Amino acid sequence: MSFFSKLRERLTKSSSKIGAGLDSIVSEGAAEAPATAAVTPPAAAPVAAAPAPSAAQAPAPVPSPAPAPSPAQAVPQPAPENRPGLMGRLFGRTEAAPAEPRRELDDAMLEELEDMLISADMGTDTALRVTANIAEGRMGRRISATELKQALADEVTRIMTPVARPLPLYPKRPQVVLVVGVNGSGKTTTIGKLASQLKAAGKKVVIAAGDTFRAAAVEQLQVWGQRAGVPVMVAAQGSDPASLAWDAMTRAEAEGADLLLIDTAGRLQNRADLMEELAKIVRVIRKKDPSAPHNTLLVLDATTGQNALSQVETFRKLADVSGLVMTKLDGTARGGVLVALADKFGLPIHAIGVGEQIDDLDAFEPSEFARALVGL
Ligand SMILES: Nc1nc2c(ncn2[C@@H]2O[C@H](COP(=O)(O)OP(=O)(O)OP(=O)(O)O)[C@@H](O)[C@H]2O)c(=O)[nH]1
Repeated sequence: MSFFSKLRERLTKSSSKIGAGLDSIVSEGAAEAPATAAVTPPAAAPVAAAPAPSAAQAPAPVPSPAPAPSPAQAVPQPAPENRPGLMGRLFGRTEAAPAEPRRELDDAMLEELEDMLISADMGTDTALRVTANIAEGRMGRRISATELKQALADEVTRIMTPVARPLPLYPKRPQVVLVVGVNGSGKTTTIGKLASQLKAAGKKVVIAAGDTFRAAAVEQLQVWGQRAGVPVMVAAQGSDPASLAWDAMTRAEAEGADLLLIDTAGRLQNRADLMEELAKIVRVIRKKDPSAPHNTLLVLDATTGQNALSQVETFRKLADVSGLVMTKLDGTARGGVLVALADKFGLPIHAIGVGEQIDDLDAFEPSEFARALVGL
């Protein structure tokens, strides 16, 4: 299965939330329209007078250009019989596609859109900006849910495109990649997936199990190392992670490894200790290579929603975060947080995790993500 059909399939919870939200904003508003029309003089009802949308005005593909529905028609009616009339049959026309409900884009609709985007974890600032951009040039026009989804997908793509950047690979050997993030965010799994991909690309990789306090974390990393076919350096439980990092650097250099991936602890409960631990790892590896670490990857769990934003803020204070990996995008309705992250921090999104298997880590592709997110 191609990645994007996988992504689409796995982002169903996000897309069904946002897609269904957009559908209901348009159809409920369209359903309310007749009551307004009944008390409003025709001249003051631009909705009723609106001409059929031209192809240029209606970029979304509507299978057969139906005449603009009147407000009353805008409510999706069960077709009495979904087959063409006599003339249609005579001239070989097939089924008439039911017209999509349309709703005039006004302040009330924008407010509903904004609320829906906030509830989909896009964050208030991003939701406001996105909504304002969608309004531009569309106010007063009657738009369908498909057009609204397309407009939102365009906005999301525009925000995400600058941050969609794969992990940069440098000629420097070993390229040191420090992996940070709270416990459970998916660091170990991501390191395993990344190691496997890098190895498949012909790179020689060494992993260092820097969370020396948790035996289970070390064991898990060893399992991932075996799966990926990559050596994992471990140290005695409770020993200094910085000295493990030193040993790992020594081995990576001696073996001519292309990359050294260093796992770290994620205990945010004691921030000062964690900060000192990370700082010490960096100090030690810089004695061997002043330009290291070459990347500091922050692994974030998409299911934490808005919490991911505060994790970025915290880890940027603890370490010089150079890029993000967002895990668990499968099976969450909180994919919108990625848009907020991109909009707020502009940090590169190197990869996304869409499952627990070794090949479930993929490059981030903005327009496909946007379409999957809005349910197109
Ligand atoms: N569905 C899904 N699960 C994931 C993904 N990435 C990681 N996980 C799961 O999330 C859980 C935590 O992942 P770990 O890799 O152990 O996270 P960690 O940050 O290393 O956590 P500690 O080992 O506690 O430090 C595991 O059960 C993983 O299988 C993903 O992209 N999708």
